[in-house]
Amino acid sequence: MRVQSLTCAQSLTANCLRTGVRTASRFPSRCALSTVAIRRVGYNNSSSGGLNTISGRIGGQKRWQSAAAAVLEKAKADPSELSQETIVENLDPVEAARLSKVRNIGIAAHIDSGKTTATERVLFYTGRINSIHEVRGKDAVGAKMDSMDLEREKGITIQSAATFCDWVKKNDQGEEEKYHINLIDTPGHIDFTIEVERALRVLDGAVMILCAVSGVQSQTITVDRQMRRYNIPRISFVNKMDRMGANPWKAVDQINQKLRIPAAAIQVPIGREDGFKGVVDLIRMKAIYNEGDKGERIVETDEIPADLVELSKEKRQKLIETLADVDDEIAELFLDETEPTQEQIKAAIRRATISLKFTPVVMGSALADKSVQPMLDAVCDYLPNPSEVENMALDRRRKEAPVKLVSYNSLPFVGLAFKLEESNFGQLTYIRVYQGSLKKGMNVINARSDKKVKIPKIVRMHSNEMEEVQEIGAGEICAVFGVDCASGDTFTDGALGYSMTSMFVPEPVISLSIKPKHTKDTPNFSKAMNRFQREDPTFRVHVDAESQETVISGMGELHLDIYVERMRREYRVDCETGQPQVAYRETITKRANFDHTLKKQTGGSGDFARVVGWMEPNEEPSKNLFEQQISGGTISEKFLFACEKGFMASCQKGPLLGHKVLGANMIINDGATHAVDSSEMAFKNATQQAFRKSFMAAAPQVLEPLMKTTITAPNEFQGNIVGLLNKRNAIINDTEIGPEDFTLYADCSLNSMFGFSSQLRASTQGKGEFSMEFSHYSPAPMQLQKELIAKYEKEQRDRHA
Ligand SMILES: Nc1nc2c(ncn2[C@@H]2O[C@H](COP(=O)(O)OP(=O)(O)OP(=O)(O)O)[C@@H](O)[C@H]2O)c(=O)[nH]1
Repeated sequence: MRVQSLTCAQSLTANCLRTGVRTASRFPSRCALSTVAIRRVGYNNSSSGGLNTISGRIGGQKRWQSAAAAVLEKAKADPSELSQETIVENLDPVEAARLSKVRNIGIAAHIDSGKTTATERVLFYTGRINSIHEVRGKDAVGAKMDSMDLEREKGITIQSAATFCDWVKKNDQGEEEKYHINLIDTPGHIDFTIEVERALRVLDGAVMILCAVSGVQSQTITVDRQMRRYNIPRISFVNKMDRMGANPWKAVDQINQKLRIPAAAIQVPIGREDGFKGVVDLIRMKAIYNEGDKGERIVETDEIPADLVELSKEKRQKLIETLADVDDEIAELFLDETEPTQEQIKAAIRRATISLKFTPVVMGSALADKSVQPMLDAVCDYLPNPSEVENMALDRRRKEAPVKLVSYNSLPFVGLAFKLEESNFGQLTYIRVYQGSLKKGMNVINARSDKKVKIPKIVRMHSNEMEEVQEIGAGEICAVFGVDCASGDTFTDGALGYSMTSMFVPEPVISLSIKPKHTKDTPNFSKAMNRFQREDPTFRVHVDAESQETVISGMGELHLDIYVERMRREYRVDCETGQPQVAYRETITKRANFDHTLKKQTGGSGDFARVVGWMEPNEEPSKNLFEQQISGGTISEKFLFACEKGFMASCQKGPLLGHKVLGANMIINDGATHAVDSSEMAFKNATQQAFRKSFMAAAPQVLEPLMKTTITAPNEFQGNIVGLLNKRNAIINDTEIGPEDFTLYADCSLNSMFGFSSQLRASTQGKGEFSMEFSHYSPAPMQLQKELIAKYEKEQRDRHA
């Protein structure tokens, strides 16, 4: 075949040739080196599959062992001295082969795209479950991964659930290869976004599911942003090909245009809607069908249906062209007018996917049990194994110098606790092992607290069930019992002072007051609050000092509703809740000096503290800072510490509305102490009073949360939606108009978005969708500020009347 349209690829390659730059794939040298390592000892891939450490057990490895021993000893003592390549080059070939067959993947998508339904098929086809149950299915059992009653009833995923399975696939030589897949099904709703964040933080790749009818939806755009944040390579699965109006090409175009990732289908559907039967594999040019009750048998044939031969050629060509734009090797073949081989195409897809330059698109229908297995093959073929992903830690013993972690069992252990969950047997901590291996009974050190803990029990999770194991190798995911820690803590075996950065935790934007209806339920209420807070960093609880009300904060109304409901179901506590409130913030906009003396003389010993200094806006609007610049010891260290405490307490409850303070600095540079009457309490109180006075003198402002809002709807409703947004004083940042739908990106204040979903539904005949994500705090309109302040002052007066 002669390649016709070369324009983009030609120009790219010509450019590369001119400048001498090659588009580097992510870890080309490492992959090449590990292959060399495997070949050197004549290791046969197909004998892999054991998941525990097996290094050094095979006799034929003597040569490797002696060559590697020195490197490994050095790596154990100080791996930061060695490059990743040096270690991988010397990797135990058995270990390298084990890793090459591990995939840690997440499934993420817009609400209701079929993540849970697809995961159910994956578990069935890999033999993890014996029968398939549907989300909201008639049998009332519910899907395996929606294990919570509430999830099964509402048909939505609330918590991400982890599982694992083994997938046996044929390689290009027709030999069977077993892959071990750790899989996390994540919720689609934005209110549970922390579940997606923490899953993506520890996964190596993802399957992004799209609906064949709706294509890229508002939440797909959020998920895309999250995947970019953690550099997650992905394959795209266009699901629901059995639905009326299914059109995979629209989804492919939208991935290219809306998400701006080069994407091309590697399959063509055989039939559509009711008549969807299977797919044509464009790389091998074979038709693939599912047979059996649940589509469990895959039948492959060289006979592509006659009406699809031309389309398949055209789409194959499109795939090659798209690859040529992102991959040098294919681009060079283009220049030589040589058709790439199957192996070359597959290798290019893999390179480009792992280096985040491309996403291959597969298609099927999870509900109709069609073409899920080829999606699993694509996971194995194109998503990276743990050793192909760069994971970094900070070496606390070397001024936080960044160090690479190497997925290798024999190195010192480093793992990250990414999720906590209360189970019937105590706290369950999910850990991703990045380096070394984790063994039952081992002592590990929490890098944050420096506390030593023993690992009493290690399990692999299968939704809400677990399987005990003795050891977990590098690059794997497990859960441990009896480890007291916080979500995001790093564990090491003590040999290294490494610490990993945690995931991005968005700020809660909505609060409501809550209390148990019956006082007898208070102990259970507190228990539930403690547990939910520990498990979910976006769920916060505090007691308002004045009203004594418990206030819960979270990512949205649904988020808080779910916790209220869980309290009722899991703890049998009925609660009364107040109206949802926006989490405002307070800040200052100019400098104000203070010289404040607290003096009380009521017979006996009195109170005395004088603080002098100023308040000013912090350059970083999200931070507060306390600084002392005392010279001459006018205030002792002990009392300065009390001043800092006073500052922190004041930041928790601003003078304008009683909301948190952001972006304020307080500097104390002078003061006075009385030999008898001064105390820590006096300095704390004096600081709080000075804070209040100078805050009010520093042109204070109320800030409100602005939300990155994405709205998609059919084109005919564009005018209606712009009208709705104008009424809400939204700032429209961009609009993309497609052939049928448009997508609008706007910044809207959260306050103006209450009730938006029903208005959107009404003005788009139910066809519009939106998703919101916290963006930043911005000054609230003057009128709103005045109203809020007046309301707060009235509440204060009433309370003290
Ligand atoms: N027609 C059709 N319906 C599907 C398909 N896959 C899933 N569904 C249906 O779509 C609905 C949502 O499916 P889920 O699997 O719960 O989707 P999800 O993405 O996990 O949902 P959330 O986690 O709540 O965001 C259910 O009613 C499924 O039966 C499919 O391939 N075809």
